[in-house]
Formats: sequence, C-alpha cells, structure tokens
Amino acid sequence: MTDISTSAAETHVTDAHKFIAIDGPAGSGKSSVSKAVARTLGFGYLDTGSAYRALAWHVLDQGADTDDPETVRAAASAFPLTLGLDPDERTVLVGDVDVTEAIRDPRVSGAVSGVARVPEVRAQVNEMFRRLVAESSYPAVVVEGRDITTVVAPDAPVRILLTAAPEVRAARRAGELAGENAAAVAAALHKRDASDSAVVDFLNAAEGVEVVDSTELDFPQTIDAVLTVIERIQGAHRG
Ligand SMILES: Nc1ncnc2c1ncn2[C@@H]1O[C@H](COP(=O)(O)OP(=O)(O)O)[C@@H](O)[C@H]1O
Ligand SMILES: Nc1ccn([C@@H]2O[C@H](COP(=O)(O)OP(=O)(O)O)[C@@H](O)[C@H]2O)c(=O)n1
Repeated sequence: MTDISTSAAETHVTDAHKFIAIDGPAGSGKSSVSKAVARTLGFGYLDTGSAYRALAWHVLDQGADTDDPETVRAAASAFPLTLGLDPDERTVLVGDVDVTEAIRDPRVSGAVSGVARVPEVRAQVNEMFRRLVAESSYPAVVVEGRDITTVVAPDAPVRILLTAAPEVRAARRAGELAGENAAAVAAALHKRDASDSAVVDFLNAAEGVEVVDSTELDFPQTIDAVLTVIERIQGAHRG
C-alpha cells in the first residue's frame, strides 16, 4: 500500500539512473507506448497520471469540489492509494475500491486538472513516485507523465518528450471512448492540455530531452523509436 499522505517534503532524486522519463500531452501515446517498452525491456512501468486521476476520483466520491485547493489538500492528506509498477497488472485502488476503470471516465478527466494544479499535492505525489522507483526491484522503471523529465527526475539519463499533432491525439482518444461524441472528446482534451500546460510545460522539450513525434508513426513504429533512443543513450553510458 502506498499512502501519499505519509510523504515528506520533496527531495532530490537519488536513483535517477533507474528512471526512463517520458512526458507528453494527452493522447500522445505515453501510457500504451511506455507499457510496451517496459514489457520489452523487463522494466517496471509507472503511470503518474493515474495517481492524479485517482485523487480526482476520491474528491468527487466525497461529493467535494476539485477546483477548491483547500478541499483537494484535505483529500490528499488522507488518500490510501495503491499503485503498482507491473506493466501487466494495472489495478489502481483507493482504499478497497478498484478505481481502474472509473478513473478513465470523462467526468474524472474533466476534474483532474483542478487537483493537479495544487503545488502541495504535486510535491506529495512526486515523493511517492520517487519512493516507488527507488524501492522497486526492477532494474529501471518507465515513468510517464507531464513533469517527469523536468521536475520528478530531471537527472534521469533517458528523458523523452512524446508528442503528436493535436488532431491526431484527439482522434486517438476519441477512438478509445466509443459512444462519446468525437468533437466533445477533442474539445475536452484540448481544454485539459491548456489547463495542464499552465502548470508544467510538456509541449516544449527541456534541454537534453529527446523528442519523439508519433504523428506520422503507427503504434509499433513509435515503440521502436522510443526503444532506439533508450538503447542509444544506454549504449553511450556503457561505452
Ligand atoms: N503511434 C500511434 N499510432 C496510433 N495509435 C496510437 C499510437 N500511440 C498510441 N496510440 C493509441 O492512441 C491511444 C492513446 O494513447 P495513450 O497511450 O493512452 O496516450 P496518453 O497516455 O499519452 O494519453 C491509445 O488507444 C493507443 O493505443
Ligand atoms: N506527471 C503528471 C501526470 C499527470 N498529471 C495530471 O493528470 C492528468 C491525467 O494524466 P494522464 O496521463 O492519465 O492523462 P492522459 O494523457 O492519459 O489523457 C493530466 O491531465 C494532468 O492534469 C500531471 O499533472 N502530472
């Protein structure tokens, strides 16, 4: 059980070499590509967005307002989250409740930016992410989100920004949410990116971060492109 309420203040990464850091906007392929890369390399996989989504779910479940920072801070101080690193076991629990499916609901997607903009919450979850990676028995963990290359693990040897054109990202997300109106899905995705990018910049690569643009790549090609970057950097470190 990983309870983010027990986290201390933010500290520096001590196990930066264990991070494969991947950032990018919604629908760029971070989750699916990171998961496949982790499986291929025998690494762990950490979907940091699921922690923010689970906290948003937790606030909504209490009937509370995700746009009120005080409410969000209070919810985060008692937030029994269970999140694992196995790319083949993606169950997310809040207490005893399995929220794996519920946190993908458009209602949660629409509320999550409010939760994610509270600085104390970011510091708390970032410490949890670093602790999960440091304590894991995996040789490395593919960690994906918005601020992994810049805030959570800026010293990681492999740092990648995974991008794709906005209309391509919107079409991919709409394809996943069968039954939802494609134009509404696209509008919600762009609105969330705009809110999120006011908090951390994941649309421009920070210095030393490699860009993989998947606009013109299919899924297997995108996995290959990311694996190529990892192998090149790890090869250079070995050599
Ligand atoms: N290069 C690609 N080409 C086509 N579809 C892709 C590609 N990368 C990811 N996808 C698909 O797009 C959708 C969104 O990807 P996802 O990994 O959930 O993105 P993110 O985690 O960045 O929001 C998924 O259905 C995924 O299978
Ligand atoms: N490192 C991260 C990861 C996610 N997030 C927040 O969590 C939300 C959900 O992230 P996600 O990765 O599940 O979103 P998708 O890209 O999968 O749509 C984002 O919209 C951000 O508000 C964040 O602020 N920082």
